[in-house]
Amino acid sequence: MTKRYEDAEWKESMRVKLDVNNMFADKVGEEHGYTREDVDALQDKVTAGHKNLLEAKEAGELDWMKLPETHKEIAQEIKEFAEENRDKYDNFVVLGIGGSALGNIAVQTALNDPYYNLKEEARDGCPRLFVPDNVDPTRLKSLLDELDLERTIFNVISKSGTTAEPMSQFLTAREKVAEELGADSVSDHFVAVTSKDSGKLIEIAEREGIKTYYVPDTVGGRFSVLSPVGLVSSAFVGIDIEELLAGAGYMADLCDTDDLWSNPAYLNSVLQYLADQDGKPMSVMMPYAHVLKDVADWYRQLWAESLGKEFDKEGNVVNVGPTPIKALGATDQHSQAQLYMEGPYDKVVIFLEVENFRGNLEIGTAYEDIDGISYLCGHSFDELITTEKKATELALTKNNRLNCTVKFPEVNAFTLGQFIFLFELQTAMSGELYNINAFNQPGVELGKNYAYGVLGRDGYADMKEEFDSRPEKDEDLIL
Ligand SMILES: O=P(O)(O)OC[C@H]1O[C@H](O)[C@H](O)[C@@H](O)[C@@H]1O
Repeated sequence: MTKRYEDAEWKESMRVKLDVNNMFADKVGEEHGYTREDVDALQDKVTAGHKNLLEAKEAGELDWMKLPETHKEIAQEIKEFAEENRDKYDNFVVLGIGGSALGNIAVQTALNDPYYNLKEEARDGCPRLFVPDNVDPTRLKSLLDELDLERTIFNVISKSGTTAEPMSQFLTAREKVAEELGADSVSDHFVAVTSKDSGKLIEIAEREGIKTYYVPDTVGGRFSVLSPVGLVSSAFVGIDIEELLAGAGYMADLCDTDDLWSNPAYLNSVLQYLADQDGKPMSVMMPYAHVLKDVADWYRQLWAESLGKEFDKEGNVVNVGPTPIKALGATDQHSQAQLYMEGPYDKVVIFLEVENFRGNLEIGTAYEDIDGISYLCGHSFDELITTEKKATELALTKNNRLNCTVKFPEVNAFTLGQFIFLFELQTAMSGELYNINAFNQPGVELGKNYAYGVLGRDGYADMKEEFDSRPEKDEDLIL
């Protein structure tokens, strides 16, 4: 059977597009906007960065770039596994954090019914999805108390196989399953996703006989949503993961050029970089579609961990990195817009706009005689939210505030796949422009190591010592 994403015309009609008009001086004024010459001036850097990325890709150092190709077959296998096993479970629980949870949440909320867990019809035989993500005891206990373990499968995801949060969640879920259903049942209630060669999760999965999928070594957590990290849970909840990969592959092809005027990932990278260099380090992603709210959360990790760095590639201290911020239209018009309109000129707003919403709704009709209310009648909610987006866009532009828009013809697996790849590639190019390593996160280690020391992990005694001898807090400063 041919798939819709094999049809060239359909694909073109579903192309996600970037509109950067309002980043330019003719739209937002000379003081804050850029000229085409400003952008051209970075072409050489982009060309060099493109070459670096391609070389690293060829050398197997950036396997996330290859996922749309390398994971076609794996996706098919995962899909079959999900289809064969799905009806054994009412609940699918992801045990992961950071890159091992944010993408799973984003894909689910973007593509499935907003009240999926509550609506049997929307689930169409698929299990409910829970991603507790955090280790807050109140939240986790409440979830575990709710689940019928007999009808639950836990997907423990940790690329490193050592992260405290998913591993502690796993230990607890495993203990409960073993106690309630018997130790022999563990392999029926868990599926693991981890790296083949590192950490302890692989050892545990092998010991327990847990079905395991692998994250390629050079696919970092925040770049892993298109690997089994994101694909397994998505397949279980009925998402077309092959279409998701096809969308990513389509964007990869569109971005297969170093000419920054034809490559949306590189053009946006350059413009965001110019803005940051220019005293606008706040990067606000503002979807005008509630279903894309968690996509903005996924973007926060991608942008923050990739670009917030102390050292450049030569080891010089640079302390760079824009600050990604998540906002939501129209909700945050009533919360953040005042600041974006009149506060410091330190932000770029990246709007996400949707042309066709899944399911639309007419605004109710009544009170035709009451001014100030009756204008709403006869319109629909997609008109309302999109008009509000366009109105906010114009208002910001008039106030000389930099903004751009990523347009989704509709939100589906194909367009979401495109979006994911677009921003991953944009991030990688930004790493080149800042001349930093966008693929590590050394800064998160120190806090983790103190926690390991305090919790008594072998090899971290010195961290405990350092923690215990931390400076006393002044009592008078605690009030
Ligand atoms: O998948 P894991 O290895 O458990 O990692 C989960 C998360 O943990 C970390 O602290 C990293 O900063 C993140 O980049 C990563 O996504």
